Amino acid sequence: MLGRLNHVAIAVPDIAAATATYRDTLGAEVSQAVPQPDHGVTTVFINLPNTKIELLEPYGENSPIARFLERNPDGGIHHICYEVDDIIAARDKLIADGARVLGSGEPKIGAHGKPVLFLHPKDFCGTLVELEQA
Ligand SMILES: CC[C@H](C(=O)O)C(=O)SCCNC(=O)CCNC(=O)[C@H](O)C(C)(C)COP(=O)(O)OP(=O)(O)OC[C@H]1O[C@@H](n2cnc3c(N)ncnc32)[C@H](O)[C@@H]1OP(=O)(O)O
Ligand SMILES: [Co+2]
Repeated sequence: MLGRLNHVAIAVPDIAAATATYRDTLGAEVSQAVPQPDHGVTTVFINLPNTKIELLEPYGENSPIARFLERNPDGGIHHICYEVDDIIAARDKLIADGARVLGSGEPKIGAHGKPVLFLHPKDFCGTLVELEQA
């Protein structure tokens, strides 16, 4: 089922400061900040030779990462995103196996314009997993 590691996401309280740290201190190539109203976050992507880092800051009310940042005020690793060849087939197998798919269970379009789903962290070693259609 699992393909490439598409990105590792880090939730941060201040995405401009985090972007400057990656750009200026770590010399990384960083994208513009892009508000994602449908997901309640603003994203910045850091391109690496073998994958990406996704910086996330809460956007608007009821951001799904707000409580995570209350628990981790300096920020922290928030989720990992794997690519899958067929996100619907993957979802249906996971549900059949008893895993919890978050939200409505229907994929939403993510930051890369591809369908994405999220799996409950309690079912995957305490780690929030995102699946993205390859
Ligand atoms: C633009 C899209 C972009 C992309 O890549 O394309 C994105 O990645 S969007 C990213 C933001 N969106 C999401 O994260 C959607 C899925 N997430 C959620 O629905 C919530 O974050 C949820 C339900 C996983 C957790 O929400 P919340 O923290 O408010 O719930 P609880 O406080 O009830 O927590 C329940 C339980 O889970 C533990 N938890 C929460 N977040 C994480 C996490 N990131 N990693 C590991 N564990 C997590 C939390 O500590 C609670 O555990 P407990 O033992 O019960 O205290
Ligand atoms: Co993500």
